[in-house]
Amino acid sequence: MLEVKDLRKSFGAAKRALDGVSFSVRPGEIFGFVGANGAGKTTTMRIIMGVLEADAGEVTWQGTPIDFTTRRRFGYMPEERGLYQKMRVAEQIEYFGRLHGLSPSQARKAAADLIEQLGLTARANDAVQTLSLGNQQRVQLAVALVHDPEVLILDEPFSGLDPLAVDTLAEVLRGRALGGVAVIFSSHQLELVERLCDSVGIIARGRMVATGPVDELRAAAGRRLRVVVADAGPDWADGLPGELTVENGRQVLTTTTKEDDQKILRAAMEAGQVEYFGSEYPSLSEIFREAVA
Ligand SMILES: Nc1ncnc2c1ncn2[C@@H]1O[C@H](COP(=O)(O)OP(=O)(O)OP(=O)(O)O)[C@@H](O)[C@H]1O
Repeated sequence: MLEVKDLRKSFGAAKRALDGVSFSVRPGEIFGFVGANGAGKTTTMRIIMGVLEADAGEVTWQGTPIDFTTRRRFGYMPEERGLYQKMRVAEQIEYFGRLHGLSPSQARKAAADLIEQLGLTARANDAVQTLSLGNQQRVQLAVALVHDPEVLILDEPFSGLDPLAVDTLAEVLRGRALGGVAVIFSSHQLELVERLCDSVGIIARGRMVATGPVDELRAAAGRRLRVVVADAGPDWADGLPGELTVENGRQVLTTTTKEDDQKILRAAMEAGQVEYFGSEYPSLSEIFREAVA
């Protein structure tokens, strides 16, 4: 298990970036790390990878504090992507494989497999600088995966990818997790995180405000009533409990109240056409908004 225990980090006297960050990720688990800009995700991942030193706290893998040797068995996709722009794609992936201790033939084989899996076959002999940003990102991922790491730490691996590339990458991560890899990735794409992850951690201002399987977080937040009304005036819900938003031109009332549901239904029917009336658990996106508010 990868355990992150009570990490603290300040940049100078005034800037406290991490204020007690703890979570754990089991082998085979995909952990989505979410939080607003500046919440502390990159700082946490840099500390796990030894790029930054924590002021306090500890990171262990399989019960042992991680050091240089352990980290060689980790794969990392840093926020500041680091590829050699003039090197060809296949050459680059092989090169990183060699840096991680693979033999020339192992590196060649691993690079060829990843090039195929990540849909880079047509670009294998092109210099990285001639690739689109999305394709460079695929190469960056290949570099993180080439040595068959036990742990994957990926800083916003999905940002800037087209929907098909998102699916490819999600499949690759699922495959690695099925093979027993502990996967941590940060993302602002909450629907994707909800779909892909076994568990999530929500960080706000340097503190973890929620961690656990998405289903458990949703169940803990409780069911809420959701009413969607078309053609209603903006003040139809005045005096009713809950929060009113507009989605695709429809008025949407969301409330945790259980007592007033019939009253709300009557008001909605009088106000316009009721397109949906039901109780459901909140999405990760709603949980996130409430947790970081
Ligand atoms: N080298 C640094 N010097 C000073 N402050 C820093 C440094 N690195 C990070 N910070 C600050 O630490 C806080 C956490 O930043 P971090 O990059 O970890 O956030 P993040 O959650 O990854 O954000 P984003 O989603 O925008 O990538 C921010 O307030 C940031 O300004």
